[in-house]
Amino acid sequence: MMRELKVELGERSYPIYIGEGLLNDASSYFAKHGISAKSPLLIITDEHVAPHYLDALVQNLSAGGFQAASAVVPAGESSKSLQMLEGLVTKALEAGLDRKSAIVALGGGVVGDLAGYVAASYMRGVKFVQIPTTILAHDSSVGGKVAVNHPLAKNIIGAFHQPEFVLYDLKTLQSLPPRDVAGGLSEVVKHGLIWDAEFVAWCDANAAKLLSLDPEALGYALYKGCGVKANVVSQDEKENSLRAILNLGHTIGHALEAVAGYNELQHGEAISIGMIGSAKLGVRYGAPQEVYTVTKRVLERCGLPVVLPRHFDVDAVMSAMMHDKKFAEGTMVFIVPTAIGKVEIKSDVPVDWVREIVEELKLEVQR
Ligand SMILES: NC(=O)c1ccc[n+]([C@@H]2O[C@H](COP(=O)([O-])OP(=O)(O)OC[C@H]3O[C@@H](n4cnc5c(N)ncnc54)[C@H](O)[C@@H]3O)[C@@H](O)[C@H]2O)c1
Ligand SMILES: O=C(O)C(=O)C[C@@H](O)[C@H](O)[C@H](O)COP(=O)(O)O
Ligand SMILES: [Zn+2]
Repeated sequence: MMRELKVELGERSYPIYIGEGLLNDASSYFAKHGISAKSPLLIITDEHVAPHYLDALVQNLSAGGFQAASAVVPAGESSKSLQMLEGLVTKALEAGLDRKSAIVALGGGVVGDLAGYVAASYMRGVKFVQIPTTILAHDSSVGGKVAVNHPLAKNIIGAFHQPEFVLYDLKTLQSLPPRDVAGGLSEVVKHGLIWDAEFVAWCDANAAKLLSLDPEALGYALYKGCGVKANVVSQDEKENSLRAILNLGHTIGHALEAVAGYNELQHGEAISIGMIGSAKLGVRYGAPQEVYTVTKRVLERCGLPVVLPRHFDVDAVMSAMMHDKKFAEGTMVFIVPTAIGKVEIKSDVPVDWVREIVEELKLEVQR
């Protein structure tokens, strides 16, 4: 079954195609979306994804009349760096990419964010195609946030650059390692927690199926998650207001990733711990206790961490949080749940509350 969603952004609107085996037909999607066959493409992927899917994609595109060069980066968050960006621009120049060329991201969120930033900056912006291959990338491939990291702050060098289309072949998810399956479910659950209580209940009941990569459950969950994301982005592309809700759990989560040097906690894991922190904050602001208990239960069922490993230094986490992009005019801004499926954007969040919550996250019983 093929499902289709649309991100509605006027002349920058684009579809998200979700289905099994879509990569087998990649070149026809490229042709349908006006990607030039006269200018070379650059496929950016990573060392784990390339052995599974790169050759087949290059061959399919070549059979459809497209010339595609490729660049394979090391897997992992450390590839989201300015050094990697420079290397990829060199590759694009060597492969002869011009202003009509497109950059293609074949991979998870790391490849998507990195390739997207190459597309946004090469010759001041060329076309971009997202071919997500992780569960987490149902989030990162939609919405046009592209970036690389700075050692002090996550995603701090970036742009908004929307793709021409998103081609989500669910078959590619079958080769994901278990840790990345669980990691991706973090943002799936997030989309429920910010928007749709029924979907949270569904994730709670179907966590085991999702963890075992049941194709039907996955197809439904990713369609629902992409649907929430597309809806929010369509209303507020550049995060002037509503879009900030997609940042649930990220104020703490991004700080944890940076403090851990971008190599200990994966993004989804850090956001899971961050969402527990946000749930605790919600309860302090008066939300029912179930906001915390349900959030914790669903994330645990999805195989995600819900406590902060003991060696994290609270001062370092607090200082990394001050680089959060939502921090403005001297106040901390948090996305705070008021009920399951509902959040609000709170500014002036007391710093001592946040510190106490980070300390609590560390003290909880470690698995
Ligand atoms: N732009 C956005 O809106 C947005 C949204 C959410 C997350 N992100 C970013 O996404 C990144 C995390 O994404 P991620 O979790 O996909 O990480 P990732 O891209 O590092 O992928 C996770 C791991 O899975 C491997 N992999 C990918 N696809 C595979 C496949 N089909 N089979 C086997 N292995 C595969 C990768 O090589 C990597 O080792 C973070 O940098 C985060 O900041 C961005
Ligand atoms: O698309 C958004 O907006 C999000 O906040 C989605 C997040 O899951 C994602 O991690 C995003 O990259 C975070 O954005 P940032 O602006 O906080 O860096
Ligand atoms: Zn995220």
